[in-house]
Amino acid sequence: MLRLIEFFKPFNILYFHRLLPHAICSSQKMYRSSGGHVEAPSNTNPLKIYMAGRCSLGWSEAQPLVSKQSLNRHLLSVEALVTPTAQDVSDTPFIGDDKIGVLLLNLGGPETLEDVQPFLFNLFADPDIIRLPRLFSFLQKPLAQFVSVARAPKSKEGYASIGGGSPLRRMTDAQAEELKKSLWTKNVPANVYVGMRYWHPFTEEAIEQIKRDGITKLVVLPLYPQFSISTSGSSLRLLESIFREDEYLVNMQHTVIPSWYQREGYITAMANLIEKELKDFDSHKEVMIFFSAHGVPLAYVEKAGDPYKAEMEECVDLVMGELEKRNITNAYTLAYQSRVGPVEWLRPYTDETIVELGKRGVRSLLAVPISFVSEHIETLEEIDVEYKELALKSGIQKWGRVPALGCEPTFISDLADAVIESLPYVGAMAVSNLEARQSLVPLGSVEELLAAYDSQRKELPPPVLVWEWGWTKSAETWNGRAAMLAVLLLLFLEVTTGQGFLHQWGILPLFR
Ligand SMILES: C=CC1=C(C)c2cc3[nH]c(cc4nc(cc5[nH]c(cc1n2)c(C)c5CCC(=O)O)C(CCC(=O)O)=C4C)c(C)c3C=C
Ligand SMILES: [Fe+2]
Repeated sequence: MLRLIEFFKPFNILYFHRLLPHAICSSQKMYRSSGGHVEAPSNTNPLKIYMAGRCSLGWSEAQPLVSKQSLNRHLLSVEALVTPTAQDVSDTPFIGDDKIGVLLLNLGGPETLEDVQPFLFNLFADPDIIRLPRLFSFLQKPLAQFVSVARAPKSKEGYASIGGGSPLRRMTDAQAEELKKSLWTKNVPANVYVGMRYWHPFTEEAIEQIKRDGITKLVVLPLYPQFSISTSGSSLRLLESIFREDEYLVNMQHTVIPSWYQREGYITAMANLIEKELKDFDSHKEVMIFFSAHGVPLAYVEKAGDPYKAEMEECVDLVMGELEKRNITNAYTLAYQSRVGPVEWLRPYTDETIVELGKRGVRSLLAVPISFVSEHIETLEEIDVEYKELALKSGIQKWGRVPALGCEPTFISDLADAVIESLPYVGAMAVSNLEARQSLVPLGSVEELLAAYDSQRKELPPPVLVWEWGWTKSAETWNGRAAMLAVLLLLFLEVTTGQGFLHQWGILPLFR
């Protein structure tokens, strides 16, 4: 059998050569790459070498989480891998002694209207969505129950209007199937699993299947192009807790691809879709390209250091750069949609921007959902119905929307390449002693990524419920709701008991 090092060598070298220029630009520091080995100052976290190239986070002078030796050990461990033989490829998903798995992480969505409230409960029970002060964490579940019941009617209306449920599961399953086919045609026989954060198939179910299948090397691939603490971060935190509790999983080697918005294949696929949709406009040079990303509360970025906004802006620049190469130089803008609750979210907001563009005389607009790779309620209802209606009311005459990538072949093939390129970084959490495990975490592991992105787990104002002192929007909202509930309760008591203020003042009963 051929040694896999021969197979991976070009990736290995290319990988670092591709990453380092970004990293050097963003850091102004000199790093040398030689044959896939990286030399960095001893106080630099090698993970950031990987991260900085991928995510433009800049360099970290923080405590090293992985030693330089450990990085080289991981690079060298590629030598232990072997390429699949024709026979391997034909019947079993083995590479040498290893069974490769890819775990796709996504949000999940309710499949029927009955699922909506429990789905919302799961979402709001997640401390990465509503992060309460530690002292009040015991309130997480009661609060999730309250908010999910309060929001369910509005959400149900949305899901009813798109056919009674989210298409997310169907689309993610189709992407998993296509990714598997693509990996097998690229001679990497791997099983692909889907793990959703808030609905079926839950991440826990996917992990059980991964164990049953005896997977020994796992690539974790969140299906969000850009990283956010509230999406990929939340799924990784869940994985971390599952891994820690399970001896099999602790020994299973894994790596995470934290974000992939900067990959050439993804950028090309997005640019292809935009170019195609622009052709539907009569005077396509006049069309405003309107990137609409899912928002996050501002505090995630400003207090917890969520790289989401920076990655989103870089992503838009890359897509526009690709379009420019094709002589498409339309005006463009980026705004954030889908805010929930009274706190401030990333600005500019999509709805306000649409109105503003209408006022500025923009007449043709092409909406590009940039944070999603599947159709779901945020594209099919919020963009296609609500924002379109708003745009037409605001003076926009011609509206178009780029479809989500779905199973677009260039995109799927690029995801397969991302998986293949990440295989040399698969490493183990395989030290049973917890202390040692913490100091020997592998490159790109779940633990390291969480430490790099959200190490302090700062308390954040919950996006949905906040109590603030003073004459604030949230105080008005919640005081108003409390007052309405109190009035309703008093009326109910009056009517059922025949006693109360209204009876005392002779207002009730109305007809004596
Ligand atoms: C990049 C994608 C997403 C980010 C960031 C994100 C943050 C985030 N979302 C909520 C609250 C809700 N999200 C809901 C649905 C939903 N969210 C995403 C993606 C991101 N969310 C998707 C793909 C979906 C749709 C799933 C589907 O059913 O198809 C919902 C439920 C729908 C609704 O009631 O509007 C809520 C609520 C918060 C609070 C948040 C950041 C903290
Ligand atoms: Fe969301």
